[in-house]
Amino acid sequence: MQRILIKGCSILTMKTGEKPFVGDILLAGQRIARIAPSIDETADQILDGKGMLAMPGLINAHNHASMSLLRAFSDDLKLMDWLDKKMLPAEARMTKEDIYWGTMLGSAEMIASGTTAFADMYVHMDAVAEAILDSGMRASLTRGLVFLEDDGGRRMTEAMDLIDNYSGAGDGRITTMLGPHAPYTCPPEPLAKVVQLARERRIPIHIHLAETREEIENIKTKYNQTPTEYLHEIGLFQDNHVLLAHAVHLTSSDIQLLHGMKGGVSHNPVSNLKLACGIAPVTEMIANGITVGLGTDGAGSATTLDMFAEIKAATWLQKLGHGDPTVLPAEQALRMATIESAKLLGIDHEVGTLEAGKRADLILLDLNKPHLQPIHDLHALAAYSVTGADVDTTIVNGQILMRHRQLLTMSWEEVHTQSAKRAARLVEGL
Ligand SMILES: N[C@@H](CCSC[C@H]1O[C@@H](n2cnc3c(=O)[nH]cnc32)[C@H](O)[C@@H]1O)C(=O)O
Ligand SMILES: [Zn+2]
Repeated sequence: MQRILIKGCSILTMKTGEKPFVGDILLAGQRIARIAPSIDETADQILDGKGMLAMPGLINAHNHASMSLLRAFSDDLKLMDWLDKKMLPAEARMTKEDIYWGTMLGSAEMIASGTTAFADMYVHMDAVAEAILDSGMRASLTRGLVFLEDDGGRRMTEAMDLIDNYSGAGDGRITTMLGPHAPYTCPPEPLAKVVQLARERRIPIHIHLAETREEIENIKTKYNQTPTEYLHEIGLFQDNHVLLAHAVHLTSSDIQLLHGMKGGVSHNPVSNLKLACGIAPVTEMIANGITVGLGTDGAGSATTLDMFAEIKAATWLQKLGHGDPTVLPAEQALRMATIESAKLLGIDHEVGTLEAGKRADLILLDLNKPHLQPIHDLHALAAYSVTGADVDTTIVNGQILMRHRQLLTMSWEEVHTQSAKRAARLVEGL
């Protein structure tokens, strides 16, 4: 079993109430073996942690990784125009190979900015899964289901094939969910069927909810309900583990409906800011016992998959929205990007904090930089000063995916060439 010893780093375990300290971390195989002020044991590889901050790898709870191919292609549009006029036509051209290289591009960015796991909803998910097996990342994968043009039969078959073929693959790095896309693309009958199937087979669900005012109006016109009421009436929150993306526009009675739900909400503040969706009621949801993690959404809208940008945006938006800088402090924002997101993916028993027995998913941040000195409060520094570019080393399941900013599981040159070529073809004439 490969043993890696990280010596003399500052450590944020993200365990509740645990103060930062300086120490050593021993990894054995896929897991964390020990964390202590000093560990004198032999190892196959010793990483010098001096001047570094170790923390759990960040977990991106809502992404469409292959949309990295559509980064900075179509911006400054309304969500529905962006989706209908730009994204869907470009996506219609995507082949399996495009999706593979798009996911590799997204993975390269995530690994390089400290993300070790993500939840993804897209198409050709077998290609996404193959990219994850190759990149070494951890992911919860979902075939997006829309039921507008047809009965969605082909999509359902693909969704179940993904679940049957890839759940647990890559030494448990891949998990799966069922992904009805959103209330406005899933009418009651097929949605109820998906919910029923998910309940019977105990499969978690990943769905977009209440992202824009247009969605609220649209669902009100169709069903005379809020999107949350619509999902509640179908029984989504009774027994299923549900990952809700966005949840920007919730009434206080919507929040009551979500109280006690299994799973929770991926808050995606950069995407919400950029598309002018609104400020999600994060503080209110947390006060009502709802788990809130953090995600980016696809790079097609967010334009970046840097979770450190989401941490900043999440806390700043709550402070601004409440006119109160004490709201959503640094440590809580970091928890949202780690252990709270892990809960949403249903993997908090394995990752999300640094502790012996958990999977070895962690990052080393290089603090030897002007914008990261001096060191007073490591939580504040990590939340407010660090950017993704400060990540020096990224480890998933005990495997080093990036060391001194060199990607080790892929050839960046190849990812660069493939993604540039394919992206150009996807957007030609659009
Ligand atoms: N369009 C696919 C199924 C959906 S996959 C996930 C979809 O989510 C879309 N998407 C990405 N970001 C957002 C968002 O913020 N809100 C709603 N949809 C999004 C994305 O363009 C992609 O089409 C099909 O016809 O089979
Ligand atoms: Zn999305």
